Amino acid sequence: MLNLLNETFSSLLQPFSFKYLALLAIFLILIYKWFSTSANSSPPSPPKLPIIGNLHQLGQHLQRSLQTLAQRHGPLMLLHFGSVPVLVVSSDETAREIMKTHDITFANRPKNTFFKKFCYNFKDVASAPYGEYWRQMKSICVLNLLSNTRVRSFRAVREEETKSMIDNITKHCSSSPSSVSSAVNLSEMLETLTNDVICRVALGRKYSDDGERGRTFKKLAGELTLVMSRIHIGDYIPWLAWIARLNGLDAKFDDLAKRFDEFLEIVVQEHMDEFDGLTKNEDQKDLVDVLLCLQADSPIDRVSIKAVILDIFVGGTDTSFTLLEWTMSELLRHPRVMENLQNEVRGIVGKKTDIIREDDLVGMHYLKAVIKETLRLHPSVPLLLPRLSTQDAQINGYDIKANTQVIVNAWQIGRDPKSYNKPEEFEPERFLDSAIDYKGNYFHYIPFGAGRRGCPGIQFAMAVQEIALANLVHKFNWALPDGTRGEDLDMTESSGTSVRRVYPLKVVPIPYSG
Ligand code: HEM
Repeated sequence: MLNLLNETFSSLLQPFSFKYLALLAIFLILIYKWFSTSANSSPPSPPKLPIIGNLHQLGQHLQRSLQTLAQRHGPLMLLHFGSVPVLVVSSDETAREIMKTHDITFANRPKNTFFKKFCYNFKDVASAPYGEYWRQMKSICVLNLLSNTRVRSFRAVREEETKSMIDNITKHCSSSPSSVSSAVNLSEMLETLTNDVICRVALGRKYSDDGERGRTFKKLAGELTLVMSRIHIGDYIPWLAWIARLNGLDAKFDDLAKRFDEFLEIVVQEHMDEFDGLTKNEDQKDLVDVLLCLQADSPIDRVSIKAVILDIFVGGTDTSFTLLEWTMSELLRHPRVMENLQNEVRGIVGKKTDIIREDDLVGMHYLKAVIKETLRLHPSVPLLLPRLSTQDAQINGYDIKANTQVIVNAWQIGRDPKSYNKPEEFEPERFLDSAIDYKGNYFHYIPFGAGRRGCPGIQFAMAVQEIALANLVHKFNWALPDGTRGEDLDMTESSGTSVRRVYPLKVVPIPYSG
């Protein structure tokens, strides 16, 4: 009887339990899918440690560490620098998403201690939060200092300063006791050249030949470069900010920012004292003159003038001089390229004894390709400047939360084998007859960034590069000291926001007489 009941009950239940189980299974699968999708909606992340997050996985050369991690986790990866979420972008497609498709969402900059202390609480262009103040200040800089017309108007400054560098190298050669001249510190000369051009254009005078003040300025600039590469732990783990007080970094920041401010105060005051902006011809005005003139109907005040000067100085000098330094290094390592370049330049201008002027540069396509190729392999700012998302966004199906920092690894993108044949080789020919420009339209080549926050100084920078390089390779042949072969030249890179040679470039100039 019991058996009979059991059988009847099970036979009644069977179809129901099958349906029930099937429904339950579907329900569970849906729940699982829903949870797993929301768990997977963040980009892939390497495992992190408490407190420091992924900081232990990063080495001295951040761009290289990030490349290694991206090779494992993909072109969009979420790291944590301490408690700060950092989205790392490592392919041209993902860079396009950030800097074009979602440009407005990622147009902000994260706040860090360096910019806070040195740029008067983010009153400069590079670190100002995305908004009306940034927009106005950037367009003032672009229109009054960095536009094509303005850049052309500074051409005499570039030609004079290039001439002065070439004269110094020639003097060095003729003062050498033996017939073969000794090595010059080319790094130092290139740094002086870019500093002098920027100072004359922005501040109205150069400081390198100005005795005590020149020395003060040089010291300040050198210290600033060093300080910029230091990481303030409080930017990533706020409750450990006291370490910067203990190890002296805060004091160093404060002291240097104060000395820089004193220097900038004098510059602004001198301009105000001799201010005759109304009678000065437009072309004769330097950046400080222009900013002082514009004060009346703009957000500019004395503090923002100092912040912008610092920006132009920081943004324009190290980046430009390191590019020249890397270009000459690559040319020394690749005699074939050096020869092609010299043939082009010498072929166009002949035996001209005076310096090459900007008009002579037209038609020097190989020269332009050499500079482009150097920037591909040695972008002066390999990780661009970090961005910050202002709202939630979806990139490639991943959810990116508001207030996520974004780092674009332009260094890695420039050596992606998908975009470049033999990417590690220095081959300027790849840019001959190519439409690729610097404006950030081709996301596999973005040494100046792209979109709203892209670099406004491209024309300014290129004008200095081209004239300096053309003259260096026209007037001299170059060799490494003590018979060192080009391929043995040490190319060790520094760490920091802008990457330069660790060892200064010392080279022997041999005057070329044709
Ligand atoms: C070879 C030379 C240079 C390189 C490689 C370079 C590179 C860069 C890069 C990568 C950025 C960040 C772009 C982004 O976030 O998308 C930037 C921003 C900037 N650069 Fe340059 N730069 C150079 C020269 C200059 C010069 C000569 C100036 C001015 C005289 C300048 C002024 C600026 C400013 C003001 C910004 C901030 C723009 C903003 O946040 O809106 N740069 N630069």
